[in-house]
Amino acid sequence: MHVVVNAAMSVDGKLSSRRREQIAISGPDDFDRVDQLRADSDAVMVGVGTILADDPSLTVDDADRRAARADRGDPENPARVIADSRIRTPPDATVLDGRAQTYLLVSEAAPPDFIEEMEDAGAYVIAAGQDRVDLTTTLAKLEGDGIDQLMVEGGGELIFGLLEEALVDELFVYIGPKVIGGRDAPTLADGDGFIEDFPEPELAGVERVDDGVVLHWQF
Ligand SMILES: NC(=O)C1=CN([C@@H]2O[C@H](COP(=O)(O)OP(=O)(O)OC[C@H]3O[C@@H](n4cnc5c(N)ncnc54)[C@H](OP(=O)(O)O)[C@@H]3O)[C@@H](O)[C@H]2O)C=CC1
Ligand SMILES: Nc1nc(O)c(N)c(N[C@@H]2O[C@H](COP(=O)(O)O)[C@@H](O)[C@H]2O)n1
Repeated sequence: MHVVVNAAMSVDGKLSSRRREQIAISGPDDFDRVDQLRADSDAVMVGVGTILADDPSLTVDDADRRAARADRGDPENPARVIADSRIRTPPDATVLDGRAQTYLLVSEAAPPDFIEEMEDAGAYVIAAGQDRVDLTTTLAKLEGDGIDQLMVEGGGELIFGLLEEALVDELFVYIGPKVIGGRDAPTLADGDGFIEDFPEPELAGVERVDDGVVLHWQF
């Protein structure tokens, strides 16, 4: 499986404010670049923190891109993948609207009645990990289901979890013209953070987009 992370951050490295509400950091051209990345992927993944904060659709906006996917025999939209250890995803979340296949990655601690509720809502549940989703095992299971190209859109907790398990191949970061600040605002990689053996990706590209810049890193 090839894992590509994409996120937009402020000048000072924040994905959102301390209120953890969705903030448009990207401009129109960057959102269009992200839409193409989604269209090129078999699945788009976020953590449950992003589901609760943003209630995203994670679908492809552009009709021509959806048609191109259908022409090559793929579903119009990539699958959606949520890392959600104990099932905090609300049953009326937009990712359960049936517009794409939705996988819920859960841990062994997920309550069985919540699993049943999610399955009734149309989700395909994959369980691994005692208290928290075992990302290595669940991503291998997704690969077994035909997901070769996985795009991850955040947030910072999930991105750190993937970096910690050396599961990230590429990272695109849009840095937009905003300063958000705040010690409790989410950053690109949160979690516990590294104290040694810091991942050291190679810079593969720099491109000016809208009023900011996209950095492309390879691991
Ligand atoms: N600017 C941008 O590009 C983006 C911004 N955002 C913003 O980021 C914020 C949300 O980010 P954040 O709070 O970090 O949430 P995340 O979306 O990263 O979700 C984190 C949650 O995922 C669950 N999870 C399950 N397994 C794992 C694992 N192995 N490793 C890590 N996490 C795991 C955990 O919850 P549990 O233990 O319950 O399973 C964890 O709390 C919002 O403000 C949103 O608007 C989000 C995406 C992109
Ligand atoms: N690329 C990008 N730029 C920003 O400025 C953002 N705030 C985000 N957020 C991500 O996009 C998701 C919204 O998806 P839908 O349009 O609802 O499908 C959101 O959940 C974040 O992952 N991304």
